[in-house]
Amino acid sequence: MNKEKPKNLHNAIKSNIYILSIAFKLCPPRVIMDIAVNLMSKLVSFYFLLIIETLVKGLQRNEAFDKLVLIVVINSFVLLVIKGVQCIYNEKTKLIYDQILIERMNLMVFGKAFEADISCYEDAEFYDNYTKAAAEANGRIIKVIDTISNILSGIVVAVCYLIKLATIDYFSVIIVLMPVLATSVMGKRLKLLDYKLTMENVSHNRKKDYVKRTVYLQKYAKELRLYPIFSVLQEIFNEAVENIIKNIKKYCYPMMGFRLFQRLFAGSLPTIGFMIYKVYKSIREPAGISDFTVLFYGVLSLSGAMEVLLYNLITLRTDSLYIDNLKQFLNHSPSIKNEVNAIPVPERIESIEFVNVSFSYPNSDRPVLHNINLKLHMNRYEKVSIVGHNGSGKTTFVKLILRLYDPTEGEIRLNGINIKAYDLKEYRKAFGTVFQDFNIFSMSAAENVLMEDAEPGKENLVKKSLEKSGILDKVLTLKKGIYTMLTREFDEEGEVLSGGQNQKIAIARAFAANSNVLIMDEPSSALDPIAEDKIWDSLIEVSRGKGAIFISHRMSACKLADKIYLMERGCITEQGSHEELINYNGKYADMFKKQAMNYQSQE
Ligand SMILES: Nc1ncnc2c1ncn2[C@@H]1O[C@H](COP(=O)(O)OP(=O)(O)OP(=O)(O)O)[C@@H](O)[C@H]1O
Repeated sequence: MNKEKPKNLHNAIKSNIYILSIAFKLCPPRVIMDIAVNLMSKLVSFYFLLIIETLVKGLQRNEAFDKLVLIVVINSFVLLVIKGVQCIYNEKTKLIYDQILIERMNLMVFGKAFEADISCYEDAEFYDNYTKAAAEANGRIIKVIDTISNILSGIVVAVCYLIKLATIDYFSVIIVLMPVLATSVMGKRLKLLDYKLTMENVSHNRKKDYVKRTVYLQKYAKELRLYPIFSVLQEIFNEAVENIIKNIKKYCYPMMGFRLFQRLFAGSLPTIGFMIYKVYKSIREPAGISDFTVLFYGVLSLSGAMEVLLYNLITLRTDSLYIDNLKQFLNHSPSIKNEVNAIPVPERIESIEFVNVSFSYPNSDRPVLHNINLKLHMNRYEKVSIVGHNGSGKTTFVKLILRLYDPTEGEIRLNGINIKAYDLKEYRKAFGTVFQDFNIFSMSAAENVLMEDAEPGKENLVKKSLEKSGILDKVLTLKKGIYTMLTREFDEEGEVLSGGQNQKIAIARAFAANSNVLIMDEPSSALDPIAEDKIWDSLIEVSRGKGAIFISHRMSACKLADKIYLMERGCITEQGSHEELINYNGKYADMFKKQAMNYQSQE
C-alpha cells in the first residue's frame, strides 16, 4: 500500500497526466470531447451573466422592448443549442465512450495479469494490488478525465468571472474567495481520510468477494451442499464485514467534522459575507442596479465555480494516491519473461536436461525439488514417465519444464541450451499439456479443444482430436455438435458433461495442439478402465515421432513408457525401463506389484 501522505501538487499532476495520457491513447474522443463540452457548459453560465447585464442596462436606458425581447430570444436559442449538445454528449456519446474506454483499460489490466508470473497468484500482496488495479481500471480513468476537464474549464471560467467582477468591485471578490479557500483545506483532509478508509478495507472486501464467488461458482456447489463448510465461509464473511464496520467507525467522526465545517464555509459564508458587505457599502455609496445584479449573480457563480475548482484540485491529489496503485500494477515486470535476444525454439526437441536443479515455491524456504540431474532423451526414449507418491514433486517438475516457474538453483536445458534463452510464448507452445486440475471454459466444445477461436476451417481437426480422446460420438449428439456451449453459464442449451467426459475434452486439446512434446499430468484419473486403455493407445499413437512425458499413478500406464523415473521427496531415486526397474526390485517394483495385486483382487 502507498504511504498515505498527500502528494505535492506537482507529483499529483504528473500521476494524473500519466492516466490522462493512457486515456488519450485508448480513446482520444472521450478526452477531447469531455474537455470541450465541460468548458462550453461552464462558459454558458458566464455568458448568461453578460446577457443579464445587457438586459438590466437596456431596461435602465429604457431601450425598445422589441430589441430586448430579440436579445432574449436569440440568446435563449443559443443556450438551447448548447444545452442540446451537452445533453446528447452526457446521455449518449459519453456513456458509449466510457464503455469503450473501460473495455480497453480492462483489457490492458487483464493483459498485465496474464503476463504476471504464476507465483503472483499465490502472493497476497500482488493479489491485493491486482484487485485494487482492477477496481481502479473501472472508474478511476473516467474520474481522472472528469477531474482534469473540470479543472481546465474551471480555471478558464474563474478567470473570466474574476476579471469581470474585479472591474466592478474587487473587494467583494476577496470576501467570496476567502471562505472557499478555507474549505479547500478541509476538503483535502476529508479526501485523505476517505482514501485511508478505502485502502484499509481492500483486503476485507477481497475476503467478502471470495465468499461471494465461492457461493456463486458451480465448481464449489457440490461441496457446499454436502459439507457444513458454508458456516466457515459465513465466518470469513462476517469477520470481513465486522472489520469494515470497525474501519468506518474509526474514520467517520473526523470525516463528519470536516464535512460539516466544509458545508458551512463553502455554502453559506460567501453569500452572507457578500450581503453584509454590500449593505454596509450601499449605506455609504448607493450602487447602480446593473452593477449590483452582475455582482450578486457573479459572486454566487464565482463562489460555486471556485468551490468546484478547489474540490477538483483536491481530488487530483487524492486520485494520484489511487493512481499509484494502478501505475505500480501496470509497471509490474514479471520475472519470467523473454530475454532481450530470445531465440526461436528448434523444430525437433532432442533433449530436456535438468542440471543441478533445486526449487522452492516463492515465499517458502522448503525445497520441493533437490538437486535434480537428469537428461530426458526425447529422440531416444520418446515416452518418459514420472512416478511417485503424492506430493513427491512430479507436477512441480513439469511446471519447471513449462517455465511456469524458474528453478531456484541450477538450469534446465532444451537441446543443450538454457530454456530461458528461448522465446517464451513459442517455448510454451512447443508443449501440448494437460494438467490434472484442467478447466473447462464456458465456450463451445470446439473452442475448448482448440483453445482459440474455432474458425470453420478447423472443424476436421476438432473432430479428429475428439475422436482420439473418445468423446466425438457424444459431442455429435449434442444440439449444436462441436459448437455446443459447455456449461450452462451463458446458454440454457449448453451441455454439462461428466468429470470423465470433461477430461476427454481436455485431452483432446493435446491432440489438437501441434506441439513437439506432450505433457500429461494424470490424464486419465477420471476415466473408466476401458476409456483409459483407449486414451493411452491414442496418446502413444500421437506421441510417436514426438516426445511425451506422462505422470500417472496407474502403474500399468507408466509401464508403456520407454523410460521411467521414480521421484521421492523431490529427488529422482530410480530410473530405467519397466523391466529394468522390476529387476532392480526397488521402490518402483514394490509400487507396481502392490497395484497389480490390487487389480487382481478386484478382478
Ligand atoms: N503453489 C505452491 N506453493 C507452495 N507449495 C506448493 C505449491 N504447489 C505444490 N506445492 C508443494 O510442493 C510439493 C510437491 O507438489 P507437487 O504438486 O509437485 O506433487 P505431486 O508429486 O505432483 O503430487 P500429486 O501426485 O499429489 O499430484 C507438495 O508438498 C506441495 O505441498
